[in-house]
Amino acid sequence: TQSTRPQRLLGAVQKNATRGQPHSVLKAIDQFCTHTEWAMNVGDEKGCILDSVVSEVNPATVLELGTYCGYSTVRIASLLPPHAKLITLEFNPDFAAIARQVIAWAGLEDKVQLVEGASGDWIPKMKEQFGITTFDFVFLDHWKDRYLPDTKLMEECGLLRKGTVLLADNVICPGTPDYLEYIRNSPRYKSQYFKSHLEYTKVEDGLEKSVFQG
Ligand SMILES: O=C(NC/C=C/[C@H]1OC[C@H](O)[C@@H]1O)c1cc([N+](=O)[O-])cc(O)c1O
Ligand SMILES: [Mg+2]
Repeated sequence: TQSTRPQRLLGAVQKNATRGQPHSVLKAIDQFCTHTEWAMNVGDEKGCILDSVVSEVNPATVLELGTYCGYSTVRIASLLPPHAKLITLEFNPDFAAIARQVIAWAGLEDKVQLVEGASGDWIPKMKEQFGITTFDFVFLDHWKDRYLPDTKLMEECGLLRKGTVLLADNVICPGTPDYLEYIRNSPRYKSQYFKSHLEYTKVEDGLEKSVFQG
């Protein structure tokens, strides 16, 4: 039977990366996606911007929307201080199954809680289910038409505090026009655009960093 792209990506990690070494997992995925098969990971160019924002925030609580194969999960978790927690939501069970194995190969399972299901269902349950008061950092990388409704939902559920940083992938390609319009015109956020390229291509894309003003 045919393998799936996430299965082939996991195979490349198990073949080329060293257990317990997150950077080698990232390198294996980026090499696979550059030379063998494109996949929708944030990638190394936008990944460096992600690294700098995560390092600046030094978050104790992180929410990632859209795990896919766990590339950005590993990238973020590898930068977190001890005892920091990353919750990552993934709708697709097949992607989630692969991501669990990628995160485990990197040795980061103790910092990461992967939750399967729809973000719209889980965001209202974050406090009661995971003992979260507010998130310090949120990485948005899931369905592009869910960025705006889920941001409004996080506001309504009191999951954002003064200074919470939202970082959104793909605001140019595939694009999240309604989210950009809202976040750039809302007095409740201070936003900044980081120009880059769509992972593994020369196509323009970028990350939008937005700080909640409370
Ligand atoms: O759809 C993208 N990501 C969201 C995927 C969302 C969902 O796809 C199925 C699964 O449920 C997952 O949660 C995407 C697409 C491209 N792209 O170039 O098409 C590039 C990216 O960086 C992306 O994050
Ligand atoms: Mg993306």
